[in-house]
Amino acid sequence: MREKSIAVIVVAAGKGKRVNADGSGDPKQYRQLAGKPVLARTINAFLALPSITAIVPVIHPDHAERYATLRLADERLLAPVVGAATRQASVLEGLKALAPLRPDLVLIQDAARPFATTTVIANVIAALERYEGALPVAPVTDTIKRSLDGQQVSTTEDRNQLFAAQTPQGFRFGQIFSAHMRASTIRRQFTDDAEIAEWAGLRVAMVEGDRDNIKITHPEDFARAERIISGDRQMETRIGTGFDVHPFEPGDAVWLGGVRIPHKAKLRGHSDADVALHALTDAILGAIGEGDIGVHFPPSDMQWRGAASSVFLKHAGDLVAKAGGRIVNLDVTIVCEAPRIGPHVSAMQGIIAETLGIATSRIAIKATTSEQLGFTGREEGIVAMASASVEVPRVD
Ligand SMILES: Nc1ccn([C@@H]2O[C@H](COP(=O)(O)OP(=O)(O)OP(=O)(O)O)[C@@H](O)[C@H]2O)c(=O)n1
Ligand SMILES: C[C@](O)(CO)[C@H](O)COP(=O)(O)O
Repeated sequence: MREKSIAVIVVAAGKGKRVNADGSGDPKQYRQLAGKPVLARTINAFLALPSITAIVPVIHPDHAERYATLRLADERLLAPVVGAATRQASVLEGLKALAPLRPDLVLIQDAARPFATTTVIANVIAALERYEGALPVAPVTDTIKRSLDGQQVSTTEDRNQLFAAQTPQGFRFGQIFSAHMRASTIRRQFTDDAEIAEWAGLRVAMVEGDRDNIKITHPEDFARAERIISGDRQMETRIGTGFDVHPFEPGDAVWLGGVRIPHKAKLRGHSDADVALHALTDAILGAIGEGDIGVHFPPSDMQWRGAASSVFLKHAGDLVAKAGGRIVNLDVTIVCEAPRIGPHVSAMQGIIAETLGIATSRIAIKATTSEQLGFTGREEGIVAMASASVEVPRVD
C-alpha cells in the first residue's frame, strides 16, 4: 500500500505582540532559544521525521529577511508563503499553497510551539487512521472558574471534562481545506483548526500531548522554554573527534578555518583543502554517528571540486539540528610550522560561528608547531585535530 503523504503548515505570520508589546525587539518566532531561533526549532522538529513529505512556513510579509537568516535547507521545505491578519487566515494561506501537492494528511503547527515531540506528532498521525481530525491535549490541572464580569465567580467548571489544546493538529487535507474555505466566508473567528473541523462536522480525536509542548505567548514563557531545554532529561551529550591532513603544493595561500591566509604554498585537496574545517566537520559527524565527510561529500563527486569547506561544515551542523540537537562546543588544533595561525583565530571563530549559527565562545581554535619534527615539521603539509561536543535527544 502507498505510504500516505503528510504535509505540515507552520504558521509564523503573527507579530507576537504579547511578548513584544512595543514592537522594538525581534518577533518571538525569530528570537533565540538556547542558541537557536524558535522557528528553526519548530521546523526542525518536523524535518527530523522522514515520514513528513513537505513543510510550508507561513510568514509575516515584513519577515522575509529574518526568515532567510534561518538558513534552513531541506528539499521538503517549501518556499515560505505570506500569511494574513489572523492565525485562521494564515492557515488558509498555507492550505492554498499545499493544494497543488494534494497531500493525504496535513499537520498544522504554531511556530510558537518549539517543543512538538516525535511522540506527540506520531500520536496525531496515528489517530488520523480512524478520525478525520486529531489534536494533542493536556488535561487541565487548575480548577477552572467561569466569571461573567471578570470579578466575581459565576460557576466552577468540571475540570475532568476540560483539556488544553496544543498543536500540531492533523487532518485529512481535502476535508480541512474545504472546512477552512467555508469558515473564511463567515464572520466568526476560530482560535484553532480543530474548532473549524468540529464546526464542519468532522470527528476530531484527542490524543496525548505533552506538558512541555507550550506555546510561547508571554515574555516569561522564554525563561520556561529555556528551562525545558536545559532540564530536558531526554537529552544526552555526545563527543566526536576529527583528524585531517593535507599536503602542500605550489601556490600562494592556504584556506584554514574558512579564512584565506597568504602563504608560500597552498594545500592540495579536492575541495579548498581546509584541514581545520574538515576536522571539525568530521568531529561533528562523529558525535552524531553520521559517518565522515567522505560519505557525505565523496571526492569522486565533481561538484565538490574546489568547494568552500564551510558547505561541509554547515551540512554537519544541519544534521545536528535535524536530529533535534545542538552543538555545545568545538575545539580544533592546527599543527604547522607556518603560516602563523594566531592573528587569524578570531576571523576563523567568526566564520565558523556564522556557518553553524552558534556563539564564538563555543569555538576554540589552537595552533602548535611540531618542533620541526615529522612531515609538518618539514613543512610538507598541515594537520588538524578537532573534537565536538553535541547534545542530542537520547535514543535508547
Ligand atoms: N496573523 C497571524 C497570527 C498568528 N499566527 C501564528 O499563529 C501562532 C499562534 O499565535 P500566537 O501565539 O497568538 O502568536 P501571535 O499572534 O504572534 O502573538 P500575539 O497574539 O501575542 O500577537 C503563532 O505561531 C503565530 O505566528 C499567524 O501565522 N498569523
Ligand atoms: C492553536 C492554539 O495554539 C491551540 O491552543 C491556540 O488556539 C492559538 O491561539 P492564539 O489565539 O493564536 O494564541
